[in-house]
Amino acid sequence: MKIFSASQIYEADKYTVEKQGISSDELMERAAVQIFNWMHLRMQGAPVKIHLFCGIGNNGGDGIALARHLQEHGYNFEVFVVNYSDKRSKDFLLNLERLKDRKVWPTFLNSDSEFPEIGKDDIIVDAIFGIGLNRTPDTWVVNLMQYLNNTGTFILSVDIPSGLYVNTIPENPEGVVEADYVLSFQAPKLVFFLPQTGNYVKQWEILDIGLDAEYLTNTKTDYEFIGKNEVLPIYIPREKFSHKGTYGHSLIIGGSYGKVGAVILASKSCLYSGSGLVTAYVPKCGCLPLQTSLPEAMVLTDENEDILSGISYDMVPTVVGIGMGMEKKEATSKAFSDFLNKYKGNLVVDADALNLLSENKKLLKKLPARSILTPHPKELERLIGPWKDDFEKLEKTKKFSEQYDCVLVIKGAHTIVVYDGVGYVNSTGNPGMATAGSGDVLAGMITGLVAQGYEPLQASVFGVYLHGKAADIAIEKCGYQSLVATKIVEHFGEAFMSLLEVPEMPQPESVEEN
Ligand SMILES: NC(=O)C1=CN([C@@H]2O[C@H](COP(=O)(O)OP(=O)(O)OC[C@H]3O[C@@H](n4cnc5c(N)ncnc54)[C@H](OP(=O)(O)O)[C@@H]3O)[C@@H](O)[C@H]2O)[C@H](O)CC1
Ligand SMILES: [K+]
Repeated sequence: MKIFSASQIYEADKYTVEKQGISSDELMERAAVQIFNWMHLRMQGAPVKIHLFCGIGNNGGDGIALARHLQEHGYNFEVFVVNYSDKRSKDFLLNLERLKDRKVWPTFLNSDSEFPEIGKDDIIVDAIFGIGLNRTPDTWVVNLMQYLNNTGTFILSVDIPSGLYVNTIPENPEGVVEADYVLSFQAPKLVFFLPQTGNYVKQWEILDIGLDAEYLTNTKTDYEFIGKNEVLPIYIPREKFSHKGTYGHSLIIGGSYGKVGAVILASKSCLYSGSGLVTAYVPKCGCLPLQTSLPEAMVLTDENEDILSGISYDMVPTVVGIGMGMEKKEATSKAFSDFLNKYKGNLVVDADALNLLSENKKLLKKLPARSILTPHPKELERLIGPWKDDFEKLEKTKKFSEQYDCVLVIKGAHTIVVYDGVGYVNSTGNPGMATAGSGDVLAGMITGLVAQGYEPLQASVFGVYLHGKAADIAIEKCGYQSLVATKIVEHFGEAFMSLLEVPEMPQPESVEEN
């Protein structure tokens, strides 16, 4: 699913209004009806008090139009206009008139107004600011937002939590509504997925307001949200007349005394994601544990007992995954540099190999084209330098990826794969994955997918999705705390199979648009 910028959404609006021959107010009406349907389906007429806080722009207009539908269906509600400016939008005013025609009189809140009483079990609809926010809200509006946040009442935000920008980070973290649920029109906003702003959005859902399909399809975006629909076309089914050679030979290079487990996890993950053959290259001390715990893998050993000191092998790998548990000893650093001088094939770089690249930036130029780098935030910072906020981090990552022609996997709650100027935001995964070895498993999985013929970008996007999906399936059985990396690998099979499941379609009740 594409993630549009604010200006693209405004353009889609304009295009839709022209092409469908409708007025902008009809688009607002679609938005309001969709929100009403969503609420009505869940509330079924329950007399819970609903407090609507509406700004004076089109986001506020959505809220005002929603109030009309709530009234028509006998809901218990009151409307507050957050009067932060005199520049009321045309469609806001139109809907305000329609509401007044029905004898509903909103309360206007200004800088000197007292805030209304709100019960814990009530519902707040937040339609104060939408995607049109373009400066820090006034102090009294920030105070109102804080007041709403502190009520502990369920907050339903229209389109975006008020106070969040679409393309930048809010200056004042207090001036943002903390939404329990966001109903976002047509497409999610990037800020829902970034570490600095994602916490304002507990849950979100997309409401289709029928923006022009041609515009949406043909417009190229800087970010995409990756769910099942996006990864299904990537999936390569197995062929009947195939053999293990068809699915590639992965070489996993890493390990040091006390950190052989990282290579075991990556190799196991690589096998479980479908690599035909896997060879692990480890210091001598790694041979026995690997052969014992993972009989499916072959093992090559370094001359050194405890660390990697020289990487030489007489096989031809389809792909190499390097760095897990490798440490950064001088001999290892030299071995890695020599390896990069010779190796020009598919490459996945993780953990200490990333740190070696950061310490010796000249090595970056030796990376084979379209290498995949899988840094966690600290490793990323060492590679690209510090950033002032999440947006700058993304821009710097894109630049780095272009400069060295590599795919960057920025690991996080919503891992983002960056390549060729586009960020692919993952939808799967959970906090249980913040556990030892989870990264080794991801690097192993991506390596295994490259071995099977997936292109580096596709392997990264697909691997990140499957890795998170496996963890999502696993926590259903073991909970967040007990999710260990091995459990993620053990659920790869179910993650692959979930791709082929057909979802049940919900049957929502709906009201007619008027
Ligand atoms: N296609 C869609 O998704 C549709 C979305 N709809 C809804 O429309 C809003 C966007 O509405 P818009 O009127 O553009 O913007 P807002 O409602 O967010 O803001 C209103 C105006 O407020 C001014 N502004 C901005 N920041 C501040 C501030 N800090 N303090 C005071 N005022 C501020 C700004 O105007 P200025 O001229 O003063 O700069 C805003 O324009 C979208 O989110 C959806 O909810 C449509 O209903 C249907 C189509
Ligand atoms: K809002």
